[in-house]
Amino acid sequence: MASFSTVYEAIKAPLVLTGNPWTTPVVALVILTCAYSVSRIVYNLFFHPLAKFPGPKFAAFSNAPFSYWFNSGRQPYKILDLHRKYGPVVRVAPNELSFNSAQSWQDIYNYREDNKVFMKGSFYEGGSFATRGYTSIVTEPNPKKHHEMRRLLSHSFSQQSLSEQESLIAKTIDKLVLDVVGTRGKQQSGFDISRSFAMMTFDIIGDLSFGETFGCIENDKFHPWIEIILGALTQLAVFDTFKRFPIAGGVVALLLFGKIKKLLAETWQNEEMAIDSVNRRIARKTTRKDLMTRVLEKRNPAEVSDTQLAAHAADIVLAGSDTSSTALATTTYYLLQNSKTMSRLQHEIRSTFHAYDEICDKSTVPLPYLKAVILEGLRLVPPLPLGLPRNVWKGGAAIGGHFVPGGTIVSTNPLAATLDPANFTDPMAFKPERWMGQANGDNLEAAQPFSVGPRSCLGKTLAWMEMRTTLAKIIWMYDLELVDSSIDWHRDSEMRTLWHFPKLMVRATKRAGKDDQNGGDIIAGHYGELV
Ligand code: HEM
Repeated sequence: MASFSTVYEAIKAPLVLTGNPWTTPVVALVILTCAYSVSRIVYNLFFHPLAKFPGPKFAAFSNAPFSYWFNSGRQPYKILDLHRKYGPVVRVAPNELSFNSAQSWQDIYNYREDNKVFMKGSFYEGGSFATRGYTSIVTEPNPKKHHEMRRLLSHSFSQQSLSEQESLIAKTIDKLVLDVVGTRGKQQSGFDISRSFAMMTFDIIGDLSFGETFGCIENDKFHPWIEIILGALTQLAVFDTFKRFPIAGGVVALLLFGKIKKLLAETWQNEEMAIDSVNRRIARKTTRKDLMTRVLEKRNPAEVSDTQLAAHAADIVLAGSDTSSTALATTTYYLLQNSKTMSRLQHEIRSTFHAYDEICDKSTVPLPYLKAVILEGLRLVPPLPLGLPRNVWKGGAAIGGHFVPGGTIVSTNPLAATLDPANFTDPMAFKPERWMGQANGDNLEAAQPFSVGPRSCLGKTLAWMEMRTTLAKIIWMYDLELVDSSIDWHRDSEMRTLWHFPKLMVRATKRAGKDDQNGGDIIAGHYGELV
C-alpha cells in the first residue's frame, strides 16, 4: 500500500518543477483533504451508527444525492422508489432516515413517553420574521413555547369560532363558484381551475388572518405579497443545500449576493405589509368574526406583541392556502378522470340538496361519499409533500420497530407512505370506497395528510370546511369536463417545497334547471349580486 511519503512525493513532483515555494503546504493540504474525505466515506459507510440501515451507498456517505433529489422537483417520487426498493426505513443522507409506515407517523410526530416529543430542527430556521428575532406557530422549535402559541391560536380554530367565520368564508367560495366557474367555465378553451382554487384559498385566509382579502379572484391575479412569499418558499431546496454544504454554499451565496440581497429585501417588505395589515385589523373596532377575533380577546399584549401576531398570521396564510387548493385541484382532477366516481358523487350531492343555499359546512358533514372522495384525493397527493424532519433526542428511540440513535434526523414521507403497495393495494388508483369500509388490505393509518401529534395541522377543521363546501357547491351547480385529458397529475407535477401542477383546464356547464331563468332554485341571497 502507498505510504504517506510516496503519495507526497508523487503529488510534489510536478509542483517542484515550477519552483513554487508553496509546494509543501499545498501538497500537504491536498493529501490531508483527500485523507479526510476517504476516512469520512469509510466511516459513514461502515462505522456510522446508521450504517446498518439500508439505502443507496452514495447517499450513505454524501449529502449530494439528497440535495440533487430535493432540487430536481421529483424528490417525493424518488423517496417512494427508494422505499419500494429498500422497505419501510431508508437511509437517505448520512445522518437522515426516511420512514413510510403507519407506526412511524406515531413514533416520530406524536407524544412519546413522559409526554415528550421529537423537536423540529434546523430545517425550520430562517423562516419569515426570523431576521426580526421572531418564530411562529409553524417554526418555533421549543415544545413549551410552541404549546403556549398553539393554546392562544387554537381559540380561533375551534368549531364554534369557525362557524362564526363561515359567512366570510362562504362569500369567497361563492365568488369562485358562481362568478369564476360560471363565466370562465363557459369558454371553449376552459380555464385553469387549479389556479382559481389557489386564488380562492389565498383570499379566504388573507381575509381571516389579516382582515383584508388579497383580491386575487376579483383581479384574476395573485397579489404581489403572495408571489414574494411563494417565491421565497420555492427556494427552500437551495437553502437546504447551502446548509448541507456550508463551504460551497458560502461561495455560491457570495456569487449570488445580488439575488439573495433582493430576496431578503422583498421578504422584509412583505413582513412590513403583514405588520401593517395586522395593525390595521387591531385598530379597527369591529364586530367582524375572523381568526383575529378570539386571539385579540385572549392575548395579553405584554406577552404577545403585535409583531408576534403578524408572524403567526403570515405563516398561517402560507400553511392554509396552497394546501387546501392542492387538495381541491387533485380531487377535481381524479373525479374528472373517473366518470363512475363522479356520477356517484353527483348523485349524493344533487339528491341531498334542493337549493344551492342549503350547502354549508354543517349540511355537508353527513355526506359519506364526499368525505371519502376528499380523503382519497389527500391520499393520492398529500398537499404537504415533504417528509417533515424531526431530531431524535439524545439516547435514541425506537421508530417503526427500529432503534434509531440520538441526533438522527427522521421523517415519515407522506407520498412514499400513501403510494407504496406495502400500505395500499393498487395505490395509484382513485378508489374512495377504500375509506368506506372496503379497505381490502389497505393500511388507512399510513395516510396522515395533516400529520399527527402536537404539531399536526391546526387548520384541519377549516380545511375540511373549505374542501367540502367548495366541491359540493361546484358539483351541485355544474357538469365539469376536462379540456386536456392527456395530462397526468403525477407524471407532470413537481415538488418545489409545495406542489407545482400542470394546468387543469376545465369547461363547466350549468346543470339544466339550475340557473336563474330555469327554476330559480339557486340562491335566495347573494347570487344576484355576483352574476
Ligand atoms: C388540506 C389542507 C391542509 C393540509 C393537508 C395541511 C397539512 C399540514 C401539515 C402536514 C402540518 C404539519 C407541518 C409540520 O409539521 O411542519 C400542518 C401544520 C399547520 N397547518 Fe395545515 N394543512 C392544511 C390546511 C391548513 C389550513 C386551512 C390552515 C389554517 C388556516 C392550516 C394551518 C396550519 C398551522 C397553523 C400549522 C402549524 C401547526 C403547529 O405547528 O402547531 N393548515 N398542516
